Amino acid sequence: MQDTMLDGLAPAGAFSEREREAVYRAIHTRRDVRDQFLPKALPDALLRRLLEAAHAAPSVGFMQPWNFIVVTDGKQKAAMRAAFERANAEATSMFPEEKREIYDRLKLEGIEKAPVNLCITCDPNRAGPIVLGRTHNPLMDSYSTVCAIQNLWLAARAEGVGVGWVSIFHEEEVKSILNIPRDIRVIGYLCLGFVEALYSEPELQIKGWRKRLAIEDLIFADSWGTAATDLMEPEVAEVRPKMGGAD
Ligand SMILES: Cc1cc2c(cc1C)N(C[C@H](O)[C@H](O)[C@H](O)COP(=O)(O)O)c1[nH]c(=O)[nH]c(=O)c1N2
Repeated sequence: MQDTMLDGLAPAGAFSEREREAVYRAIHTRRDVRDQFLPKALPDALLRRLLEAAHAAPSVGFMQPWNFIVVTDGKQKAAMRAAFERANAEATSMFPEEKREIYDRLKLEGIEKAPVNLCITCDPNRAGPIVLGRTHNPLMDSYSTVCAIQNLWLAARAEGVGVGWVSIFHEEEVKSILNIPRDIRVIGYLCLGFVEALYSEPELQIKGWRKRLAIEDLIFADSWGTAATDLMEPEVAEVRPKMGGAD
């Protein structure tokens, strides 16, 4: 153990059954929230925990390219909502006619209802021009920032906080409202607030927009298109986490 500690290694076996259940429960019951936010402030300590979860995410070359703009000011939120409304009016016309009616009925943001909004950005210059792991794919810093968002989203589920991702904006408008420098990219804009209820399935599925795909059609073995038959066996598929628990 002494040597192990000198190496910087710490023991890392599987979690206990209860801990595993909790992790899978957060993953499988996390939802995108548009309308269920309660009008209750998020305590600073809780918000700080969520941001620390985000900051613990993996990042290419450990560049940690993210920043977090916490938006609570009513005027800023109103400006963001107006930016959404403009972009959403354009979005409607992009869908085929038969989908437009249902699109118009969907609620796609909770900007003003959520007590906290959070803009997550990516600074491509954070670690200099040549970044370990980004040398052959410049998008890796954006992917890293998305990992931070997912960490926050799962931690929020465990805290009883709902998160809704809003992406129907012109990036330049977001940058102008939030005073974001030119060379910084906007990766995500989230709405956060306590929730008492969440949909049991994606709201887009419940409202008839699109269904969850069968996982069996998505897993390949060794090369594209070859079904991974070992993973399709009923006894393998039956290993599901328990999702009960206190709320
Ligand atoms: C990158 C990105 C961007 C968006 C989203 C998600 C992600 C990952 N989602 C939420 C999305 O609709 C939702 O995740 C799926 O419908 C699946 O539902 P659950 O997240 O499982 O509830 C989303 N939802 C919405 O109402 N307005 C939006 O602009 C967006 N934008």
